[in-house]
Amino acid sequence: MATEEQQQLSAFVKKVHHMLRSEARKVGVNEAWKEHCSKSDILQEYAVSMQKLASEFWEQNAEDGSKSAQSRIKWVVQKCVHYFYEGEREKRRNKEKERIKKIECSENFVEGCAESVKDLVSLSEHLQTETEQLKLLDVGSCYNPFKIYPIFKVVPVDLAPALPDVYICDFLNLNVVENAKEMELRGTCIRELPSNAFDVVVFSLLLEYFPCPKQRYLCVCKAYDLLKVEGLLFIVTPDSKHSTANAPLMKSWRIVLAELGFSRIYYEKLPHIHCMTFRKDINPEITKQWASYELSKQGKVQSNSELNIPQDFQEILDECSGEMETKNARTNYDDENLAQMFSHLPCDPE
Ligand SMILES: C[S@@+](CC[C@H](N)C(=O)[O-])C[C@H]1O[C@@H](n2cnc3c(N)ncnc32)[C@H](O)[C@@H]1O
Repeated sequence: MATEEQQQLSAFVKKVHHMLRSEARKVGVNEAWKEHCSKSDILQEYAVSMQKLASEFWEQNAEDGSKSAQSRIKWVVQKCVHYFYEGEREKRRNKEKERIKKIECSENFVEGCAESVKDLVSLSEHLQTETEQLKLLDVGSCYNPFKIYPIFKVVPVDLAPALPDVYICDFLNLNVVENAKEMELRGTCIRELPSNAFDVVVFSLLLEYFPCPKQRYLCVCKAYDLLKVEGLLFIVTPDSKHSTANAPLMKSWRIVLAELGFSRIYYEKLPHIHCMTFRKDINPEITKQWASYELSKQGKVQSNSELNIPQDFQEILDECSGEMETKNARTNYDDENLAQMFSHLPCDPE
């Protein structure tokens, strides 16, 4: 059972999401985003509410074995240990090498590709021997939940941090710098980061914050550039429905990410969330081929390069006018799904 305080906090978080979506429809996405980022009081209250919800209610309940939902943070940590320290990365690499060999033998193989693939394989084998901490970029970190795990060297960033050790950064406007030598972090803000610098990028409950599917797509493109070859992108997204209810949407995400060169290596539907892990493959052509095969089954050549969530297709009751807005409007999902997620995660569903 969610307490009254928990319900109040989650109601505030939902209201902020709702306001942003509503504004985006009225004045356009870019204008709404600019306006949203200037509301420092609201952003700060959101940060405090979110931190309290996550660290006082959700994590506490996840500790209790009798509750059904699991911690999304622990899920990410467990998968990182499995992949980087328990041999999964090597298994995936070998599998990929086999696939690359098959492609090399096939008629469609593009000449010149073989050398670059070999270079990348030896590069990643070299990286594997490094026993440093994993460099983890936590986007929308809020309260830096990964800092307690010594396997990570965390760079936590947020539009409006709840804690001073989280860097202020609007990820949508972050500049990814190619061929930068060192990652120099000074001050409290981050405006640019080097490409190919991170082992892990985490989007935990981040993407649904954005009112527009193109903004979500921009985020995964940036994650791709920031990750090292064989690095992992974790996406945790809320959904309190049955595991198959939004399966087509999750499949469409998988295809869009495959077109970029990501292969999905872990997936789990927990009671209120989808947990997904995407690997930046050594050779993006393999996942691109898979994506184009899947799209051809749907009679398409290319995806729309968007990451949709259920509320993109639903109607929403405008709180001010009481009127129903249509097309790309939001969201009963917020009232039903997100409401459940924020109220209960990871409490036992009643
Ligand atoms: C629902 S909270 C999730 C917090 C945390 N990741 C977790 O799993 O508990 C979403 C966070 O994303 C942050 N955020 C939203 N847009 C962002 C952006 N463009 N750049 C960085 N952070 C952003 C918000 O400020 C908020 O703290």
